[in-house]
Amino acid sequence: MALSGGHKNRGELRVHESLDELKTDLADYIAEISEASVKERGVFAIALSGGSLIGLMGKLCEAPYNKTVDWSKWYIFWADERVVAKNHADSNYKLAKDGLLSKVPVIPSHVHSINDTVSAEEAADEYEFAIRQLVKTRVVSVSEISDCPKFDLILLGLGPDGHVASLFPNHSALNEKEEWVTFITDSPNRHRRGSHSPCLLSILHQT
Ligand SMILES: O=C1O[C@H](COP(=O)(O)O)[C@@H](O)[C@H](O)[C@H]1O
Repeated sequence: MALSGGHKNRGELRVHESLDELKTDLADYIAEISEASVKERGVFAIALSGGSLIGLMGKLCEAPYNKTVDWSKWYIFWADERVVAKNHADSNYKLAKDGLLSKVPVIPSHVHSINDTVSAEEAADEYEFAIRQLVKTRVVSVSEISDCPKFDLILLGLGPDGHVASLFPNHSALNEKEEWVTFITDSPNRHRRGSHSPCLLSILHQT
């Protein structure tokens, strides 16, 4: 298990001896970046993935993090979502809601999930619009070197086939240069999906 991309130590790779050690280090890491962002900007904008990530974040629901993290300053986004209803077992929103968001005092209006009642394309357009509004109000920062939003933290998994968020190796969605949020309808593992575009994911490497 490894954590990469340090807040202060850019490009850091951490290898852990056990899952428990990884979970503790991940909770510490998120709490530290949350604290620094709230101190600097007054808010913390985090983008979550699905998959194994939420289970690995479980310690945040426990002491001391559940009391020490300033949950009221959290703004929550998704790096990707499957085109299923929010109560579907495959929904990344449901995963986060059940495993984290229902267990900590986040403000419901700060939870920016992807619309599950429209097509993948419409949901991507709508999500980009929502992020653009939040960039205007500085809830989400903007990159100094590109016209892209800059989240305080984006947490990504890596699928066995090398996919990150809903971006699959060699898929044409990787060539998207304009949109902040893109979508695919030919996912190799069955779900139509929405995802932050490569432009936005690339920001991860700049922070
Ligand atoms: O399908 C997905 O898979 C990736 C990777 O999942 P993991 O279980 O290998 O961590 C996940 O990050 C993404 O959000 C999800 O839609």
